[in-house]
Amino acid sequence: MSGLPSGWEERMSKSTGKPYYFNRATKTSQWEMPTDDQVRASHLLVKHTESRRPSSWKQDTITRSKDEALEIIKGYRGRIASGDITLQELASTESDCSSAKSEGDLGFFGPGQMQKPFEQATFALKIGELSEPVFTDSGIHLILRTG
Ligand SMILES: Cn1nc(-c2ccccc2)cc1C(=O)N[C@H](Cc1nc2ccccc2[nH]1)C(=O)O
Repeated sequence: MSGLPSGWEERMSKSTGKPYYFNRATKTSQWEMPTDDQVRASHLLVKHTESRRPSSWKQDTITRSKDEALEIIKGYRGRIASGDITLQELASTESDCSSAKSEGDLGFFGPGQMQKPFEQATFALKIGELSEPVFTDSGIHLILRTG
């Protein structure tokens, strides 16, 4: 891909006079020219009492258990897989992530930007494919890879 992936900038090393690359999101730098290994995904998050932040735009204090959250996510997955409703429609009203306001769309992201289980699950999906339930410190997700 021509040019630098979004969020990166080329800098000049004063000591070696060689260019290096700085990622504004992770505040990390590297000598290698970054490749654009970005993916795009939408997701639906159901939080539970063990979530890192057991609160959301929907509910000030999340009181459901992890087991209850998994049953809810499995029900949502069945409805999406059967074509009854889209992930985006369901995320808009049901996701405990603030991305609900963008139908669950997280935009493009590359390695090192999202929690590892989420990143690994998304990179393993083909475009258009829906994940199985994915567990992160935030809760339980359904992921649809869109780009
Ligand atoms: C990663 N991210 N993007 C948005 C977002 C995107 C588009 C529009 C508005 C918010 C919100 C978040 C976020 O971390 N939200 C957290 C929940 C959460 N944890 C995640 C872990 C991995 C991927 C998405 C995730 N979302 C929250 O609201 O408590």
